[in-house]
Amino acid sequence: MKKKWQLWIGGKWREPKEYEALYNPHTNEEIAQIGQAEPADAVEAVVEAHAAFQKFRGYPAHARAKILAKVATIMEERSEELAKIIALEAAKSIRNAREEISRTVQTYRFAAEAAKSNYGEQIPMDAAEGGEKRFGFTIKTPIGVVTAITPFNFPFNLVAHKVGPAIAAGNSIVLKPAEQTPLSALVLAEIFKEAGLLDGVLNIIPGKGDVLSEVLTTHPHVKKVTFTGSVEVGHIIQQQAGFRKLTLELGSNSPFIIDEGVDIDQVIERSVMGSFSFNGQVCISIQRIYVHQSLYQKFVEKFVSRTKQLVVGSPLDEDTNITAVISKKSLDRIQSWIAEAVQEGATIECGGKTEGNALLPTVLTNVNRDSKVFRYEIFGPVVCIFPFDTLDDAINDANDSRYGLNSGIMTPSLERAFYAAERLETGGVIVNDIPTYRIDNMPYGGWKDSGVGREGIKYAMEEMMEQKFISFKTGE
Ligand SMILES: NC(=O)c1ccc[n+]([C@@H]2O[C@H](COP(=O)([O-])OP(=O)(O)OC[C@H]3O[C@@H](n4cnc5c(N)ncnc54)[C@H](O)[C@@H]3O)[C@@H](O)[C@H]2O)c1
Ligand SMILES: O=C[C@H](O)CS(=O)(=O)O
Repeated sequence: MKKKWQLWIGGKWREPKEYEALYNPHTNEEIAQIGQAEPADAVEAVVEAHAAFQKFRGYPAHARAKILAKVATIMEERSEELAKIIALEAAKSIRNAREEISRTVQTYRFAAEAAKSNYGEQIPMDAAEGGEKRFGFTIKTPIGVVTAITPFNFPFNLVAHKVGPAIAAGNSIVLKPAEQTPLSALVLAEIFKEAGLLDGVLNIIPGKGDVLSEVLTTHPHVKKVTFTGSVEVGHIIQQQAGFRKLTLELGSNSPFIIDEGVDIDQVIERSVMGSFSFNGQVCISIQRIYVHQSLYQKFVEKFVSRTKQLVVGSPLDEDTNITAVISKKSLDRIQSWIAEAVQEGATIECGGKTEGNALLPTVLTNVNRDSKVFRYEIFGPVVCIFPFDTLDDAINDANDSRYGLNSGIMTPSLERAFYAAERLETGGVIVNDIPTYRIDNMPYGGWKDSGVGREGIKYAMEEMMEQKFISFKTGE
């Protein structure tokens, strides 16, 4: 029998009614038995979080910062073990998994710093007639119970982007991790306990999203819902959460523009990496590359040639680039979208075939703009390349999307870089690098269907606090 993981509620392990087996996506072997929370468990977790918040809200900022800094240190010390958890349950290549842990350590360190930088503002009251002899200022107070629902693809770092700012702000939190990656969340129970976190401030309840989301989005104690995942589920959560504060970090199909005059040899490696890192299962993975007509043929040739060198293999092998996609269901969907695109006119330049549970990195050209691989988020190792004539054409094409998370443009012209940066309809524009670029203290979030709100620790923290204006009358 594999190790059984219970639910972490109120600082204790609780026996669930049921367990489900967790499988390694690469080997199909069972890794562990995961306790499945039911709505009643979610209610208990919210109630415990609410009780803990009454005490935790009084903790000084330096104490919260110390806990978060300790978490970062423990994770750094255990980094190899934690990276292996991601490799096992998400089939992320071990090198990418190590990068994720290293970023997660930084994310908690940013949260520790942010805990000590919660500033309000002084309001110039006498700027208004009737404001004389008054002193006004704002304070920001923790909001209370935050619920977090997270995806499988960055199971440590995207959890850190919710748990870190929630604790930095003085809130308590109930975390429902993705079904595919519960271990990366459950291991946090012992890490936060060792770091000295008050029992009940962090509760971890693996289980099915559709079973738990009603409690997590509508319980009266829940003051803030933060979700990262697909647009489809984001819409459901938005409907349920009503007037509650809400952050939605959703999907995308990131465009990357390669302008005339760019030295192609300088961009191939980054373009391939941005398209196929973690099999394209990255929300800011490059899905559409627009290459200036003058460079198009050469670019496709070199891009395909480099893509064919990517190593498909076990996540635990040091040389592996491409691994199993997260599930058979996902693999089948990606393949069906490719087949449909081909029927609608696309050419497969390479890939399109499977190897075990992996899909060979796939490059498509001549893609019809109505095909799903263009219109929707593929979330797999597939990229479409298009030629363009004018920069306006490329920008218009890039904007022809329901999504708007990150975009990227490579150009030797400063003027054209600014021109594009102002016009691209995305939450982030990455100039002279791929849209897949993210560091953990930058404001991060989407336009259009890619979401609502921003993460990036201090930005997420703002959305996990209430602002209060206070006015003092200081004389007659
Ligand atoms: N913008 C970002 O920062 C960002 C980051 C990572 C991933 N993503 C997006 O996440 C998606 C991939 O992750 P995924 O497959 O885990 O996404 P998903 O939407 O399938 O699942 C995300 C979470 O939602 C839960 N869930 C599923 N159905 C639910 C329901 N009906 N109600 C409430 N919760 C429910 C799941 O259990 C999981 O915890 C992609 O679309 C990707 O772009 C976005
Ligand atoms: O999958 C989307 C993530 O936000 C990508 S990153 O790890 O934050 O770069």
